Amino acid sequence: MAVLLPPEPRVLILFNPFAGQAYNLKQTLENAANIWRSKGWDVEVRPTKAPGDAILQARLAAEQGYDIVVAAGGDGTVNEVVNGLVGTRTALAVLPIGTVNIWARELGLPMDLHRVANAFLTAQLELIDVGKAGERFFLLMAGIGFDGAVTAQINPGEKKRLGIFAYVKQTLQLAWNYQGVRSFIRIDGKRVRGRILLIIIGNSQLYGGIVKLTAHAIVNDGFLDVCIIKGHSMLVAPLRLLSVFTRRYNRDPKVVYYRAQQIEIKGKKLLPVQVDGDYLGKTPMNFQVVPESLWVLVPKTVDKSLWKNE
Ligand SMILES: Nc1ncnc2c1ncn2[C@@H]1O[C@H](COP(=O)(O)OP(=O)(O)OP(=O)(O)O)[C@@H](O)[C@H]1O
Repeated sequence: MAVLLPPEPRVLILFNPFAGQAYNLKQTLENAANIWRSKGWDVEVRPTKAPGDAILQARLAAEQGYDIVVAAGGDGTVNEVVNGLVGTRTALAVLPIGTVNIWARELGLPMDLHRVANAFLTAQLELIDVGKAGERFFLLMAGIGFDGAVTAQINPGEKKRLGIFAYVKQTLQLAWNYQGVRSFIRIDGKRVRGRILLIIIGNSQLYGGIVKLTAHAIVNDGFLDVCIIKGHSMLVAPLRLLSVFTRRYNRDPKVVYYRAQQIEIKGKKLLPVQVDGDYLGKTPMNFQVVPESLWVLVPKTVDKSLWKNE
């Protein structure tokens, strides 16, 4: 159920100076903050000092009673802020200055910071689920297998230079030799068999900022959506992806789709795992939904298919 913002909220903007577009957009970010200040919002801008710092700063802000913490960065910064805010009353917002900015796109926000700041002036607060991979919370998705391998090998310098094309390049390089792996998977207690190329566990719908791999995901339904692509070789993945894009989940025997609360993945071969676009580690790992655990600021124009009807 949507809740109105307090009239003059106390806001902390955590600015990641190493996010993809931070250098170019620093002044624009200040201008966006001024739009909020001009409406009486109490806004403070603070840079992050190192990877992981946004988790600590967001947690402290929640303890100090801030109404909103804004992740001014990409999805890595959003993920850190989420990890500081889960289970608190403080809400997450975003000013997209990263490379891909999936959460901002998922909310239907423009990529122009002035327009984002204006959209948030009339936004509402919503309570949503998050996912948990091992001990790490995630907002968007966890990717296991091929997807995790691509993320593990992304070079930060190359990501800065090439943007999203760094992922395209790495995907093409790895796809030639990547083989599906027999793994032990339990989804809400049910065993799933076969050779696994890729598993996406989605709390939300968008993948990579452009496609929907977990197209039926709802952010406040108490479940995670799981899309599994099976097979021997990534070279046939385009066929599988065609099934995903045309939503022929479960009609293509190599593309299976579940809605679940608990997912367990283990096996002889360890699979790389990414969460919200950043490499996390390797299986064995358990994944679970943490229902209604994060307040988020949501513009009025958001895609209604992300929410369950109340
Ligand atoms: N002060 C800092 N110094 C170095 N790295 C930092 C600092 N603050 C944050 N980081 C790290 O920068 C990394 C990249 O940030 P982020 O994901 O926000 O931007 P991006 O990679 O450009 O965007 P996207 O994830 O949308 O592609 C994160 O993993 C984060 O931990």
